[in-house]
Amino acid sequence: MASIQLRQVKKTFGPVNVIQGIDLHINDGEFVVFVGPSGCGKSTLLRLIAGLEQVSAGYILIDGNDVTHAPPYDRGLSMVFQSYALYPHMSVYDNIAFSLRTQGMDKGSIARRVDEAARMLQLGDYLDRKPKALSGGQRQRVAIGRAVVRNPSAFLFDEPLSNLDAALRADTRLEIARLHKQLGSTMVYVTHDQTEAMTLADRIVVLQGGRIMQANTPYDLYERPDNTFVAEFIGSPKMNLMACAGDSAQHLHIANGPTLEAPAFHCATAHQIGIRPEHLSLCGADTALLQGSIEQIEYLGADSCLHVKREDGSMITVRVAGRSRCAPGETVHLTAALESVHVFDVAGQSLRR
Ligand SMILES: Nc1ncnc2c1ncn2[C@@H]1O[C@H](COP(=O)(O)OP(=O)(O)OP(=O)(O)O)[C@@H](O)[C@H]1O
Repeated sequence: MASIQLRQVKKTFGPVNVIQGIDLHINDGEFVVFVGPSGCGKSTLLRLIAGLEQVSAGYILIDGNDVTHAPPYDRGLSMVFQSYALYPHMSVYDNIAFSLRTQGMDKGSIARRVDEAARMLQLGDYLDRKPKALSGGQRQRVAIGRAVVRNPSAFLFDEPLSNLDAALRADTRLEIARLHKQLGSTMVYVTHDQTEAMTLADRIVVLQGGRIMQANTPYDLYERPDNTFVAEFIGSPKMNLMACAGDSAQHLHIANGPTLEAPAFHCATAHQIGIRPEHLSLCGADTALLQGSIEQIEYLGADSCLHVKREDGSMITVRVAGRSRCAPGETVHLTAALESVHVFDVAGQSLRR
């Protein structure tokens, strides 16, 4: 197990600054997930930690030791790739044992480690098979097993579940969570998938343009986003943002809506309010924060999304439980508890006190 520290890490590819000065301390045993839009630098950052790319500036420390210029094999890390990267001509056993054999470990110790990993990952029945005779989920478990037997100080996962279908993804996600609990290892994980990020992470790092927009627990990112980027990126359907103005007497004036008293925010520089779709609910006209007419209803089974057009033409999304009794074209009035309202300034920064 190990801590991983990034200090002012930068990476350029030719003229392009892909990683723009990242400071991050990953604690021993922590599960950290990197998320962000395509091209934000998630994989590059993971590959810099692995030593598969060289930093252009800054330092990387593992357990306090400077490994900035150390080759991958000297960092004590194991990486699991989206593509599994198994040897097709070798059995599952030999794939898992491969790195131990190259280290010169004795046969008995190898057998013990492979058996233990196979038991942990429920691969015991498949040890004699070749990768092509396995499902995608089983192949990824072999790739994880190969990482586990090396007893690394930390695991690095690069979108390991992306090639799996939805059901296998959910199962393998649970296995990774179990593995983390069982091994207590430091894990750094890149994904596009919000559910993976929210369910696996002790801490999510949201990246945009090679910078950290916010690094915090799933709960805090969801409940207390620092900026509109994180507010819109975390949560699906995304948070509704609407124009507002504020004053120094703690009032928020919602465009085409009422004025609220909002002592929890620095209201004077308010520019937008944010309300998540699930925090809006239907109400009577006298208590409404917002109103509009329903353009479309999406029925999702457990809940429905109402897409509502406001008087100024802007769209907002409302999530209601089960099947909505509303109909397209209907005018609806909406309210939200003040505790669920977010307020941002013109630069998109949260104005929470
Ligand atoms: N070897 C390379 N040479 C030049 N540019 C690169 C190289 N590797 C990555 N890039 C660029 O760096 C940026 C970040 O890439 P990276 O793969 O880290 O993004 P990502 O956030 O993981 O994206 P995705 O979610 O699409 O996989 C992209 O614009 C990419 O084109």
